[in-house]
Parts: sequence; structure tokens; C-alpha cells
Amino acid sequence: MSSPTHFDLIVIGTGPAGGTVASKIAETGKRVAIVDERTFGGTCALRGCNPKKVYVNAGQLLDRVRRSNGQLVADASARIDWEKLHAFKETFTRPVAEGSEASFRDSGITTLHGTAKFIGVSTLSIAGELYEADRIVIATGGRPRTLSFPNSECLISSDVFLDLSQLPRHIAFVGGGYISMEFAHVAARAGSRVTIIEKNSSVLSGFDPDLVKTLTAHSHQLGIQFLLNQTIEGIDVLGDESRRIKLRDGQTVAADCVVHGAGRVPNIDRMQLDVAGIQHDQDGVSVDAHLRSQSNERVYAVGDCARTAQPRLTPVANEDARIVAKNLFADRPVRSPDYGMVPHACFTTPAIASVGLSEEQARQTSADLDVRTGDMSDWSSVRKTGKTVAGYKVLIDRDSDAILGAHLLGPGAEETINLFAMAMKHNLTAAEVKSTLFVFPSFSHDIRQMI
Ligand SMILES: Cc1cc2nc3c(=O)[nH]c(=O)nc-3n(C[C@H](O)[C@H](O)[C@H](O)COP(=O)(O)OP(=O)(O)OC[C@H]3O[C@@H](n4cnc5c(N)ncnc54)[C@H](O)[C@@H]3O)c2cc1C
Ligand SMILES: NC(=O)c1ccc[n+]([C@@H]2O[C@H](COP(=O)([O-])OP(=O)(O)OC[C@H]3O[C@@H](n4cnc5c(N)ncnc54)[C@H](O)[C@@H]3O)[C@@H](O)[C@H]2O)c1
Repeated sequence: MSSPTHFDLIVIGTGPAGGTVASKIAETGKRVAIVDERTFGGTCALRGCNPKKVYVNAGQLLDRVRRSNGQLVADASARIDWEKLHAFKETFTRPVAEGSEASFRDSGITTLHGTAKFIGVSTLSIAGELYEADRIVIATGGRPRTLSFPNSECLISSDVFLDLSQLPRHIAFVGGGYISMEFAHVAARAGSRVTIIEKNSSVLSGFDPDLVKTLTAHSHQLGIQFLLNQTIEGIDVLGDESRRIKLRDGQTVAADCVVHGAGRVPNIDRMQLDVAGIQHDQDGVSVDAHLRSQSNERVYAVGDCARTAQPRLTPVANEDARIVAKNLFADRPVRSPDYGMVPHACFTTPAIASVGLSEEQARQTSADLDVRTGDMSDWSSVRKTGKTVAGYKVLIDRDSDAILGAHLLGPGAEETINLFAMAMKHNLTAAEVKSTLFVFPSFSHDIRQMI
């Protein structure tokens, strides 16, 4: 067998994490290769955040027109043409693969295609060829969790859902997390009958339970059916587009398509990590504070496939990449990511968003907690958009006046939460935030009333 082609760095995965590391290191003049087994660009740009947001925008627009009740616009009878919307979505995703590969090549990066597998501590096999490198960065992202009930393989993934050019009439979602809630809101507004089957007693476990209750009731009014505390026993495949989901309590749910929204896990199981002595478990590649593998010092891991305490989101992947690019060829890797406060939002309509501690966590941290909470649906900013649900919960430690957590539901929540994240990262007190002048009228201006 011929000797392996040598690089200073090989990056596995072309998503936000891997792509950023490769580009930054190539700028320093090192010999860099990047590989992907799918089209270049990663989940966020091709199968996640960006295409999803195109659909969400259509759902928001429709919601706003319908809610205007003849007051903001005269004719509220708008509808989504899914085929056209899908075609519009493609205008964002189609150019990504070619564009991202060309941009790597323009930066002098070698682009490779295939599934990378370790065959030695620093040697990879890719599409039958061997490659070795002084440093290897694993940035392979996530994949849908494997489910164990009979016929679970008939579920479609979020990748496939985003690519449907026809919207099924009845869609069932397994799991009530981000993916299901975001897709369900769009699909229900576009005319599908939607059922969400969740194993726990409520959906969206990472968000404030009181705001989730309000959002769930609102989603129910939209026509989304929630089946909570459910265990799926199996699925009968009755035809190409006919499924019957059997629940442990004896209920059955008929659907044209069943979507996997039951969580994602690190995509590392096919890489033969043990061959390279790279410690890992179901939560990802074990890394130290500098994102270096704890057991193979040539290897780093970033983004969704790394085992850190952070949520699996694009801004986290970007921060990992920024730090690893500094550590990779340093004499000693000393930099650690500065995640600050990671805000998160689920793009339902309206959106729900959070940053910092939950009320339960804040009660354990603060001896004197001020829970500022309220219904915002009658606030002028919200009413001006037409009537919808809106609420907030801001957690302030009375002793220090520190903001410990902020939780929002309502129009613009996905934007307003960023101001809380900035204030909290930079330790602004509640009084300092309240004394800041914000544009009026704006959703951000409402912050002054919340604290
Ligand atoms: C439907 C959906 C919606 C989302 N929406 C949001 C959102 O609104 N906001 C947000 O912040 N986050 C969102 N996310 C999460 C976000 O997409 C991820 O956190 C982000 O893409 C992680 O980046 P990454 O670079 O770690 O991995 P990825 O972007 O997943 O890239 C990994 C790449 O590695 C490749 N790969 C895997 N294994 C191998 C191998 N062995 N050999 C070669 N190549 C390999 C894959 O093909 C892939 O291209 C969403 C995710 C999904 C699924
Ligand atoms: N807006 C965003 O930032 C965004 C959007 C989509 C996805 N994402 C990322 O993708 C990840 C995956 O999203 P997701 O929605 O698949 O996962 P999730 O972790 O958000 O939710 C999974 C849900 O499925 C439930 N579940 C698990 N197994 C089940 C079963 N057998 N039957 C019924 N319910 C079951 C869980 O209790 C949970 O409520 C997210 O954690 C996030 O990192 C982010």
C-alpha cells in the first residue's frame, strides 16, 4: 500500500465548527485538508438553522396576516404554497455546497470526499486512500438518536422533512423538542394535521415551564395535538404514505409521515475512534478544557460531536472553532472557550427563548430571589402586531442586583433575549440595564418594564 499523504491538519466535517477551523489555520500557511461524506456546508447551512428559518419566516408572516383580523390588512385569507416555499428555500441551500468547497480551495485547502475513519493514532482512511496529519480535528456534528421500537426506521429525519416538496396532510412528530415544535408550527399553519408524541409530561424541557405551558395551549389552539407521557410501542407501515403509531396506553395515531424529533447524538460511531485511542462515549469525544482529546494529543474535537457541557448550537460550534484554531499549533494549548451566557430560542410563532438559570436553579443559588414575571399579551408592543400570547420571567438576585436568568415568549423573543445575554455576560446589574435607553417603540424597550 502506498504511503499516506501528509498534511499539517486534517479537519473532518465541513459544518460551522470544522469549516471555521480549516479556514483560520489555512490563513497561517499550514497544509490543510478538509473532508466531508456529504455535500460541503454542514447541518446549519444545508439541513438546519438556515433552511428552517425560511419556513419559519413563512409561518410568521401567515400568522401575522391571520391575526390582524382585518385590522392591519384587509384580506386575511393568505395561505402557504408549500411547493413554492420549498423552491425558495432551495435558493438558500443549493449554492452552499459549491460555494463552500470553492472557498476552501481558494484558501489553498485540499477538499476530500468520503467517510473518514481512523486506522492509526494520526492516520485516516478516506474513500480508500490513506492520509496522515500532525493534527486532526473531529467536527462531525450530530445525527438523529437511534430509536428502538419496531419499525422506527420508517421515521423521516429533519433533513428529509426540510426537503419535502409536498407537505403531508397528517404529520406525527416523535418527541416534543426544538425540531418538532418548530416544524409543527409551520406545518399546522400550512394546513397539515399535526400530532406531537412526547415521552415526558411536557414539551421543550430546556425552556421555562410556565411559558412552555402558555405556548403549548396556544399551539393546541392552532390545531396541534399533544400526546404527552407516551411510550411508543411500534409503528405499522400500512402503505407508502400510511403509518399507524401504537402507544402503550392503547391509543393509535394515523399519519402520512412520522418525523424524528427525539433528539440528536454525536455522529462519531463509524469513525473507529478506539483504533486511535480517542476516548469517547455517547455524549461525544472526551476533551479537556482546551478541546483537545484527553487520550490522543494530536486530536481535537469541536461543535456538536465534542463532549462539553454546552448546548449543541451553532454559536457554540463557532466559539469552539475559534479557540481550537488558536490552540492547534501553539507550543502549549492554553486557550479555553468563552461561552459566556448561551442564549437559546425555539422558533415557534411566537418564539420562546431563554438565557442563564431556570427559576428552579436560581432558587438554589440565590437566598433572596426576585422573580419578575408577567403576561405581556396586552402590552402595546404585542397588541400592535395583532393579538398573540406573550410573557416573561426575569430572575434577579436582590442582594447583588445580578440578573440570573431571563425567559421570554412572544414576538421578537429570539432577538430580545440577546440583550439579556449581553447584559449577563458583562455583569450589568438590573438597575444598569433598566437605566439604558432603547429605541421606542421596540420589543427591546419592553425590557425596562420587565426589570
Ligand atoms: C433541523 C435543525 C435545526 C437547527 N436549528 C438551529 C438553530 O436555529 N440555531 C442553532 O444555533 N442551531 C441549530 N441547529 C443545530 C446546529 O445545526 C448545529 O449545532 C451545528 O450545525 C453544529 O455544527 P458542527 O460543525 O458541529 O456540525 P455539523 O454542522 O453537523 O457538520 C458536521 C459535518 O460532518 C460531516 N461528517 C460526519 N461524519 C463524518 C465522517 N466520518 N467523515 C466525513 N464527514 C463526516 C457531516 O456530513 C457534516 O457535514 C439545528 C439543527 C437541526 C438538525
Ligand atoms: N432553534 C434551535 O436552536 C434548534 C432547532 C432545532 C434543533 N436544534 C438542535 O438539534 C437538537 C435536536 O433537536 P430535537 O428536537 O430532535 O431534540 P430535543 O433534545 O430538543 O428534544 C427531544 C425530545 O424528544 C423526546 N423524546 C426522546 N425520545 C422519545 C421517544 N422515544 N418518544 C417520545 N419522545 C421522545 C424528549 O423527551 C425531548 O422532549 C437540539 O437539542 C438542538 O441542539 C436546535
